[in-house]
Amino acid sequence: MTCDARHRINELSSPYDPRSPSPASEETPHERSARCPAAAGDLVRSARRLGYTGLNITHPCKQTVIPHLDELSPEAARLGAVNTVTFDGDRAIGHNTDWTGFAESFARGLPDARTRRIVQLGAGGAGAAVAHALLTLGAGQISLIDVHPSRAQALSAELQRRFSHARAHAGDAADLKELLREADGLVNATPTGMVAHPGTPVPAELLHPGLWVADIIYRPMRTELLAHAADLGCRTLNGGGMVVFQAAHAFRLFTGLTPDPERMLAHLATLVTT
Ligand SMILES: NC(=O)c1ccc[n+]([C@@H]2O[C@H](COP(=O)([O-])OP(=O)(O)OC[C@H]3O[C@@H](n4cnc5c(N)ncnc54)[C@H](O)[C@@H]3O)[C@@H](O)[C@H]2O)c1
Ligand SMILES: O=C(O)[C@]1(O)C[C@@H](O)[C@@H](O)[C@H](O)C1
Repeated sequence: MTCDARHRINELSSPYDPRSPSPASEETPHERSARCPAAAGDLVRSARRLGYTGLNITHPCKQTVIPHLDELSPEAARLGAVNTVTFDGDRAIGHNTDWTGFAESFARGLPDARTRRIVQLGAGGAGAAVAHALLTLGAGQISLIDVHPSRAQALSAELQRRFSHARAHAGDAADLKELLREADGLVNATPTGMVAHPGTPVPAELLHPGLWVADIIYRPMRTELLAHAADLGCRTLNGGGMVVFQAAHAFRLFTGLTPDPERMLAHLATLVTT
């Protein structure tokens, strides 16, 4: 449920906090993102009342929406994050298709990649889904690094509990060079590299041709990190597959129909051209 979707529902039903100091259209992005988490429950209730079949949820509401739901799929409960809500009569049910979306994209885009040791940057909502997908697909060990070390530690403890102690650990940014030297692959699950947050989370000199490099950012498709990696001859995977497959899986939950991912991938390529 994006803030934009929220605005649309707001226009239709005006269920929103009447004490809000400024109309939604005048909010700064900062005010909007601060208001979104608190508003998640109102939005879910409004959407149900208006007859919506379901919603997609995005940052920063993937966790805060949970207390407003009646039920979670087993995987959404394990991950503690919801990106898709469906309505079944009066019940709002939370699902997570981010992890299945990444798993399908990875299996398809890097089918025979070695996954003995993986370094993952970013232990936020998407990072939790990506690490769960990689370990479910059989990765040996994931080292998690986040600019907020407590997030990497919390996610690693959660993964150790869910999988096994040896398969996840919180790494230190100072050890990145060493970790990458030993790794088969690198995943970027941080916002660094997005159009709005340009740059690369890993200096180019730490990459080496033996690594595969995946980025879950899809705007742009070719992030600075992927460009450096491709220049070195690394195999790369962009975020387009994850965004298409998470959407395809959500569409199946909404409609019971299986969409054509090839058509979706082709359409995405016309929408995101860089
Ligand atoms: N392709 C897809 O379908 C898809 C799905 C979900 C999210 N995303 C993208 O993934 C990115 C992350 O989304 P999120 O919801 O997890 O955000 P989030 O804010 O929940 O988590 C991002 C994490 O990255 C950390 N971080 C930021 N910069 C860092 C750096 N340079 N090095 C190490 N850690 C760093 C932050 O501290 C935070 O913990 C966004 O760009 C989002 O658009 C893509
Ligand atoms: O691009 C993202 O950040 C999204 O979080 C991706 C996916 O989880 C969608 O279901 C969300 O609506 C948006």
